Amino acid sequence: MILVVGSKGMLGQELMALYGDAARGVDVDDIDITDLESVQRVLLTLKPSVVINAAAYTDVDGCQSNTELAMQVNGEGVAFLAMISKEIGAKLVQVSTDYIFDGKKGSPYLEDDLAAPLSVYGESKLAGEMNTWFNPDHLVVRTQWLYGHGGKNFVETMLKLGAEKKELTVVDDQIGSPTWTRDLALAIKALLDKGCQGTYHAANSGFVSWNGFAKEIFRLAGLDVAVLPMTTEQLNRPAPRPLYSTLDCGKLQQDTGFVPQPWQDALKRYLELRPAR
Ligand SMILES: NC(=O)C1=CN([C@@H]2O[C@H](COP(=O)(O)OP(=O)(O)OC[C@H]3O[C@@H](n4cnc5c(N)ncnc54)[C@H](OP(=O)(O)O)[C@@H]3O)[C@@H](O)[C@H]2O)C=CC1
Ligand SMILES: Cc1cn([C@H]2C[C@H](O)[C@@H](COP(=O)(O)OP(=O)(O)O[C@H]3O[C@@H](C)C(=O)[C@@H](O)[C@H]3O)O2)c(=O)[nH]c1=O
Repeated sequence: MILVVGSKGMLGQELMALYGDAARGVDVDDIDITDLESVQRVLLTLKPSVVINAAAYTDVDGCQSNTELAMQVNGEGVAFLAMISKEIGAKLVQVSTDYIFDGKKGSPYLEDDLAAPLSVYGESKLAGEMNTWFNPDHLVVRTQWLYGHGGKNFVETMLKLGAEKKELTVVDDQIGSPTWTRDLALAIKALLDKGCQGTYHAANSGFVSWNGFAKEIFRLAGLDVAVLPMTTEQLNRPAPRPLYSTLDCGKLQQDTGFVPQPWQDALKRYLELRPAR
């Protein structure tokens, strides 16, 4: 049985839908990953063969002023999951982020590139990656710019703002690959099906700025909204973000045969399937 930790989160919901009866889901009401006893109780009772950790503290600006909580959830919590999953002979899948990189490389990041997080969120997620080593049977899957059904995300924010405003200002100097949670869930399944271990990058293909992403969202949704440019410096949010954090997904393709679709196709499909709100 596959245990999805953080099953009510955006990615967690998609993993539950993909795995159906083969999965069991737990979230904050059932498990607190920052509490070793809670992790022991759940894992020793359910005895899964695979633990996918989709639980995290994902508010990037919130992490910047709540360092301790960020390190507990995104760092220490993963150590507990790794130690106890090892004890029961289960594999651990940890989901990580492009924000472990500083975005200064200028070309897509490879799995072995040097991590240099700019933010507390990035630091805490890097600590989580390292803590997976407590279980040698682990997978770290780094992804970026996620959107999906049932989650707070950039696409939903834009659609909400676009219904209210005729003009928006969105940063045009951060470049990445918007990624649909459904495609990430499929990539994780492909990695598990092939018995892969270690670190992999998984994102939809191609890249764009947040500004360009917003324009495509409005074009596909048929909303007439002017999207004006602004710099990250002008936006001045609490947590620094990497400017160019595209992930090279060649290793995923080579080891599993899974080819992520272009971000534009994924977005189109997501909007077609999205229930009216
Ligand atoms: N969203 C994105 O753009 C990206 C996300 N990622 C990574 O992907 C993974 C999934 O992200 P996403 O689906 O957006 O996450 P969400 O924030 O949507 O979901 C995370 C879930 O974890 C739960 N949770 C928080 N703290 C704990 C805890 N102490 N114990 C148990 N559960 C807890 C949350 O509950 P509650 O809501 O009640 O706090 C929530 O249900 C994370 O590892 C994230 O870092 C990587 C790159 C991009
Ligand atoms: C709503 C809005 C956002 N923005 C900018 C702010 C930010 O740089 C960018 C995207 O906003 P978000 O708050 O979604 O960005 P952010 O929280 O930084 O998204 C990140 O989340 C974490 C969990 C990850 O792991 C990353 O891969 C990435 O997806 O758009 C505007 O410029 N104008 C706007 O009106």
